[in-house]
Amino acid sequence: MPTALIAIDQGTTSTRAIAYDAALQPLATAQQELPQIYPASGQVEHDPEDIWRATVQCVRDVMAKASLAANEVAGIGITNQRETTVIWDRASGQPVHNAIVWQDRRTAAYCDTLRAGGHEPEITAKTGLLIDPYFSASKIAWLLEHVPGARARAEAGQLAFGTIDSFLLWRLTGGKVHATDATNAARTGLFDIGAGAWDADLCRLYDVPAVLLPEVRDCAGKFGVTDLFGGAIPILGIAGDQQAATIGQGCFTPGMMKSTYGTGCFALLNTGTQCVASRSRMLTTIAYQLDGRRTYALEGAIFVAGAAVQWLRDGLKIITRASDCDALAVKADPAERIYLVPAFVGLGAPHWDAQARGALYGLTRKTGAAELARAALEAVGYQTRDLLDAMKADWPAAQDAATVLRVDGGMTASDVAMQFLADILASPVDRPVLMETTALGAAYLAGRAAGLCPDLDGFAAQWRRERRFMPAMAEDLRARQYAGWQDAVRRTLSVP
Ligand SMILES: Nc1ncnc2c1ncn2[C@@H]1O[C@H](COP(=O)(O)OP(=O)(O)O)[C@@H](O)[C@H]1O
Ligand SMILES: O=P(O)(O)OC[C@H](O)CO
Repeated sequence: MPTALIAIDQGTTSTRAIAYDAALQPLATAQQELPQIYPASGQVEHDPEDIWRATVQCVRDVMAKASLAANEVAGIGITNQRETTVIWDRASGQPVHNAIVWQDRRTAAYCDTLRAGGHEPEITAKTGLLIDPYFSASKIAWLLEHVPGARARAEAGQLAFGTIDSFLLWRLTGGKVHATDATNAARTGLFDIGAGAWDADLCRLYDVPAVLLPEVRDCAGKFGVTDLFGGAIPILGIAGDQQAATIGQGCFTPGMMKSTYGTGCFALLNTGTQCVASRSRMLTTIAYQLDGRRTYALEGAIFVAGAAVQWLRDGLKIITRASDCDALAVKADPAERIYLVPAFVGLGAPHWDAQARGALYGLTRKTGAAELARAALEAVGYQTRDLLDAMKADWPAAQDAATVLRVDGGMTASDVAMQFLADILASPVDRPVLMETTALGAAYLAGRAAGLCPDLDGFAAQWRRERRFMPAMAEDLRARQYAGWQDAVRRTLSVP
């Protein structure tokens, strides 16, 4: 009986495959960088063929490294950058255009028009999202409008839309399966997350023919079979990357929360079977759908987390490696109170201010590189506090829940950032042993469908902490520092 599992993690900047044994211990990893295409200011594309080639290569590499034959692999789980939009020809499998990446802002004016038309309340009520270029719907509308002949071909049923999971599934199954999972569907802006179905009114609003859309399934189950790796391997799991990380972190109980600190930061709070509507401009989303039952989450997205450290390294050149940031930050003068509001590409939740730009406050003649480094690390703590406060306002149950925050992502290597996070949240912060939580979540979904892995409780019990950061800041200092941050953000907003 096959016992290995393979997770494909197709992210914004790289594609990874990780092989696991049946106990979900990693066996081998393969990774390829993904070229970024910037056709114009505010536009970000990926070549779907780059994504496809890297995916196939990573799976081949990881099988070779772990000495796995196809008949030893019980299943593949796919997890992916969300919202990124591909449209392809059903007959040839060829994309009609590059993928439009989640960060792409080309549909901002179109979104403004929709908002001015008063459509946001209906969209939010059904999808849990806002009107923003971030989500797939306006990107699909743009492709149908701008690719010659695309609308007619779409209406004739010749084209297929998918987020990256769906495109990979189509290719892996040789064009046999056009499907996605509920977590990815929930990020398109066309999916009614309460009803668990594509919404005909929203499709009309964005002028998207229903025939373009994939079938939506549970996150774990038989999606299809690929025979590209030396034998038949079933594809048994799919989830968007932030939802897969929520699963990988074992956040299955309402009130549990994870936050991933990579380039940006995405925090998801499990709200159980309650689809909590946000009054503070957080997103409501599907955390996972298993056995036909949906579990919901509140989500906060911050666009710049580790990217602020990259700016210190590549822009200001005050550090040579991201890992130098801590050593510099601890030299900062505690009396110097510097705030960096890293609105380099606007501000995400809960402000959603696309026009805001970054700012530094509190500079004196004594401000130096160390204070800047500390401010960059502290900025993620302050922004996470903004998200948590908004979520608590949206869902009072969050206040009573065990408010330990589980963290992952490259930036959690910074002990200084994690300690400050615990201090400013006044909550413990837990860093797990297995940091590749996104891939782990996808592998678990596949392993669950294969009958190899335990149920959610059993899997959650396997989660292991590497380190807990306990809050150690005096309450009055915390209050003063956070008030200073809120003041800095107020001054940074494009419309204060
Ligand atoms: N020791 C560190 N201290 C602070 N930031 C770090 C450290 N190591 C990595 N980072 C930051 O983490 C980010 C990379 O994390 P990763 O999870 O790989 O991101 P992504 O998946 O978005 O590419 C980078 O922005 C980098 O600046
Ligand atoms: O690929 P990542 O890790 O940058 O995640 C991207 C998110 O899914 C976008 O919503």
